[in-house]
Amino acid sequence: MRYVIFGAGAVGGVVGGLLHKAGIDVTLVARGEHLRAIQDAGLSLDTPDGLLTLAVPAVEEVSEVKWTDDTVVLLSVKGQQTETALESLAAYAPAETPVVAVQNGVANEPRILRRFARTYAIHVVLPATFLTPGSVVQGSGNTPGILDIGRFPTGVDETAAAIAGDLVDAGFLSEPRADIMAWKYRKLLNNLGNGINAAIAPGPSDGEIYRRCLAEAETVLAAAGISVVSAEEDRTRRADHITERDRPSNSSTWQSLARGSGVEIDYLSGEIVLLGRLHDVPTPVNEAIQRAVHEIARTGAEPGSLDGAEFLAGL
Ligand SMILES: NC(=O)C1=CN([C@@H]2O[C@H](COP(=O)(O)OP(=O)(O)OC[C@H]3O[C@@H](n4cnc5c(N)ncnc54)[C@H](OP(=O)(O)O)[C@@H]3O)[C@@H](O)[C@H]2O)C=CC1
Ligand SMILES: CC(C)(CO)C(=O)C(=O)O
Repeated sequence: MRYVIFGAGAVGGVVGGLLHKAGIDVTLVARGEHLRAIQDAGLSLDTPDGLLTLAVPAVEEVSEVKWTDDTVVLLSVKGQQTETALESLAAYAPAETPVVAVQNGVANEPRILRRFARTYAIHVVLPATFLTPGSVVQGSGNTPGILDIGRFPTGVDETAAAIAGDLVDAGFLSEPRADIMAWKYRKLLNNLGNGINAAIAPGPSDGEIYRRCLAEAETVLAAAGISVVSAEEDRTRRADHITERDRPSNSSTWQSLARGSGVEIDYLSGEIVLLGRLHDVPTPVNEAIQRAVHEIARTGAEPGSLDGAEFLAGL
């Protein structure tokens, strides 16, 4: 299997870097200063075992990729960047190419399926940081990530099993799972913390804000009749595989704000807001977080700088 990693940032950098290190054929699709840094000096991957410099091939355009029957796309751009990525993939990748959403949220897979019949979903449990061009940081001090995979909307097949096998060879945990979207909905609940981390200064109100976002989301998902794996099943799967390294990392949404590269919040907290509107369930706290993150992106204010108590008082 050959892999095109479309979006070589935090997640794509760690996944692509470790697949390449395992001797698997990888091409990164990147852009701007990040692409130039990788092409000039290799991808710098900060791991608990030391700093790796990996000469991973990197291109700017998918037209530069040599497409073969065994090429798989791992799509690891942010949710708001998916449409543009698919536009260029659909222009050059053969229609039967398997395309895997290695992304948070639950809105990427249906968009991929409109363009590519062989759509797969990965439940991404892989903390990573990308703030400096050319350089990505593995956030877990132990196993780099848990990347269970299934076919979208449900099922598993030989391709899912083969991708899981390659990911395991690269050091990840990965199992094929027929109900992968139920796991991704559980992750969506975890990711309601992303907007809080991106908007609110760390403090005593964080827990209360998250509890209120979560309660809204659980009501919404129940009203919509959506299957979600239990928190207990998720904890059991994670066990103690993913550990924090020396420093706690900020969420991927915080990182986007810090890099000034747009925000995914409409597909995280905003997914709950959308479902709430569709099923007539109020979601005021998720909506306020969504608006706060957009406001920071628009004004360029410091990420994570709002006062939590004031935010709660303003609801
Ligand atoms: N970071 C984390 O810890 C985790 C992230 N996730 C999820 O994984 C997904 C990816 O997140 P993450 O890795 O953090 O995102 P990043 O922003 O770090 O990486 C995405 C990369 O894709 C690039 N990109 C976007 N569009 C294009 C394009 N058209 N051509 C070339 N390059 C492009 C971006 O460039 P540019 O910067 O110029 O926009 C960026 O370098 C998201 O859904 C996120 O929620 C899941 C678990 C953990
Ligand atoms: C690693 C984690 C859970 C942190 O919120 C994440 O998924 C993200 O940053 O997007």
